[in-house]
Amino acid sequence: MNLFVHSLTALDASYWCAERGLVGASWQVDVELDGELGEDGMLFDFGEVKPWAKRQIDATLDHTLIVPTQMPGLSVSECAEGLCVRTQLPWPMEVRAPRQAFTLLPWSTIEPQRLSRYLGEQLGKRPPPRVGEVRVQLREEPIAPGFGYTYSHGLKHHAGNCQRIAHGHRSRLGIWRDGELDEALIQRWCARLADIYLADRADLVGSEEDESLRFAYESLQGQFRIRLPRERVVLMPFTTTVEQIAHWLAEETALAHGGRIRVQAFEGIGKGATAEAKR
Ligand SMILES: Nc1nc2c(c(=O)[nH]1)N=C([C@H](O)[C@H](O)COP(=O)(O)OP(=O)(O)OP(=O)(O)O)CN2
Repeated sequence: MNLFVHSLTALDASYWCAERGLVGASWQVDVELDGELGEDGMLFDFGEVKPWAKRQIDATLDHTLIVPTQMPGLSVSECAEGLCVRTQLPWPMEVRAPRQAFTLLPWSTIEPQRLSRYLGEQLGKRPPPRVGEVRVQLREEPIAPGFGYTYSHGLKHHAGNCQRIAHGHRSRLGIWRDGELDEALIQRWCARLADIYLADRADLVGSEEDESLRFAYESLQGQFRIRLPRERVVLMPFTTTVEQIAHWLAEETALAHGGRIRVQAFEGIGKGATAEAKR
């Protein structure tokens, strides 16, 4: 017997890519279970599938930096913070953070199909009673090319896993100017925020004129540090919650283009914030 739950949860993470660098990602998680029916006529109560799977997804890939450890130019070593990941291609980055902030995979690239199989294997290690095999499908939300933005960030004040300094999201963006959807503005911002690191200026260590920018903070899970080229960073004058991102986008857009601007910024799939500004 086969049981499935589509869109069981969303998985938000960042991964390192030899072509794109630090990529913010969000996937819908579809889960399938194979096994035997119990006396109650069920394989596994739907009410229990979700918490069972979500608990394990949250404890593995979710909100981590997914690192392909076999990629040329990439190194992983121990450090005072926990682990230090250094990259070279396509640009140099260093992240130091507690171990739980990373998922290390002995691969040369991160591909959603392989990641889906990996997650299925992880869930299958502790299957519910009567369940033999677990399969997972990671699915991107359909977003027209040029109309989504893919950033990474960390929220030092967050009590949960969002405090991790390099996790990310792939999100829709909507911008209206004087009540009309403005596709050109959306595409311009999505291009600017593609594979970008959004940082709170308050976390900057050193000068923002440096070629490499360094950010550091301490949160409940430990010490976090990241260093990356200035051109891969957008500095914001506040913490990078989606409310502040929407507010910042609305203000910047109104300042540059005038009019009444409304921004709907998603953080991952199906949730976000709306902000307005007028000049
Ligand atoms: N009001 C806000 N709440 C949260 C924000 C935010 O910007 N505004 N941001 C975060 C984190 O950045 C986090 O990455 C969001 O992840 P999310 O998937 O929502 O977190 P959860 O794991 O708690 O939720 P799911 O049920 O797994 O979707 C957190 N909160």
